[in-house]
Amino acid sequence: MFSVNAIAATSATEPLARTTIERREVGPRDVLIEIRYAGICHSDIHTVRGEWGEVAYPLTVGHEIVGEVTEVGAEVTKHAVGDRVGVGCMVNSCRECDNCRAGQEQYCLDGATGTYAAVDRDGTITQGGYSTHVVVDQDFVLRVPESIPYEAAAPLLCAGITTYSPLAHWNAGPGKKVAVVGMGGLGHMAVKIAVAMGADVTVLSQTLGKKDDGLAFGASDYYATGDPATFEALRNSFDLIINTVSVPIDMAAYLGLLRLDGTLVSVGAPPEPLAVPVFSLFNNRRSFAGSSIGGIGETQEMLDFCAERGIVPQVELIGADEVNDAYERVLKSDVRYRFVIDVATLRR
Ligand SMILES: NC(=O)c1ccc[n+]([C@@H]2O[C@H](COP(=O)([O-])OP(=O)(O)OC[C@H]3O[C@@H](n4cnc5c(N)ncnc54)[C@H](O)[C@@H]3O)[C@@H](O)[C@H]2O)c1
Ligand SMILES: [Zn+2]
Repeated sequence: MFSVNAIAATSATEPLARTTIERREVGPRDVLIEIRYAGICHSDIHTVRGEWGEVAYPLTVGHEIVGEVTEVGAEVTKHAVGDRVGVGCMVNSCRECDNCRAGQEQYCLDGATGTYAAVDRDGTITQGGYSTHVVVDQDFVLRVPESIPYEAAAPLLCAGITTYSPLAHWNAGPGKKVAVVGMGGLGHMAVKIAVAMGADVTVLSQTLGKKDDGLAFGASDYYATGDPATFEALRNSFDLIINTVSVPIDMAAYLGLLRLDGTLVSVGAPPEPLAVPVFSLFNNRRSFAGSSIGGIGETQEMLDFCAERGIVPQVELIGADEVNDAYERVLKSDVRYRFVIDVATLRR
């Protein structure tokens, strides 16, 4: 074990603070990553505040990690010292179940090992990316293409893959009308990726405050969900709705926006249940689905897709001591569109 600088939560209510955490020694199949940037996902906030259930403190979160490989184990073949790499929401899975074999490690039947707050193979609790270094099995480390700036690559590891996966699965593309609910970290990536896939994209945001950005990201329409007229104007319109909102939404109202055989996919993860009136599914034979991040192979495919198409998350860089303020701003919808920690500020 060795100690590294980090930021950790000590309880559900105390501010996060600087500390040191332990990383395991680099095993034969492990990669040591010197972290450069770590994104702040709303899931980090749900987790440290205990909204999804109890967690063990102190806890270091962060699952949008990019950095440079500085050491590899003797059996590592996939990565080399000096490589630009990334780590997302999981660091291990059983690799043997049907879902793992299908490349859907996020749905590992044994439970994939989360990058933080999960029980690691050695029985310790995994600690995430708000830190200077991390040791990860080579199979859960992604290659970050050179053309994606380091700091902008971080949000792809969660916000990028979480929106890419359902957009790809439900065939967002030419001729498809896609709505994105919520213009935060995931939402702005959903817009950029769906546009790149060729879909016609509408943003459904609380207000029109971010309309100029939405249109600049390639959306063709932008509506305020605070205005009831929106739900009248857009009835029976969309093939696919990606819901990225972190609190429950009025399911009947949003399902009413789906056309024949349309699907509403929730990636937003409020702790409270979403109430689905079944009659709003009967009309137009609608579907309601969920989706969790994406597999490792698909995450690499998404990174390569973003590099090829020039899709770059819009980030606000912050220092290690600004994380608590950043959390408050995320909760106030005051982020354009992802906070990313410059981990150099954690080295001192
Ligand atoms: N399914 C997954 O694998 C997965 C992965 C990552 C994040 N998540 C979850 O997705 C959610 C979003 O994460 P994020 O990091 O993008 O958060 P975020 O806070 O950056 O974005 C959420 C956005 O929703 C907006 N919003 C809130 N209420 C709204 C409403 N009624 N109508 C329209 N917009 C509304 C907010 O203003 C904000 O812009 C969180 O719950 C997070 O835990 C799920
Ligand atoms: Zn996330």
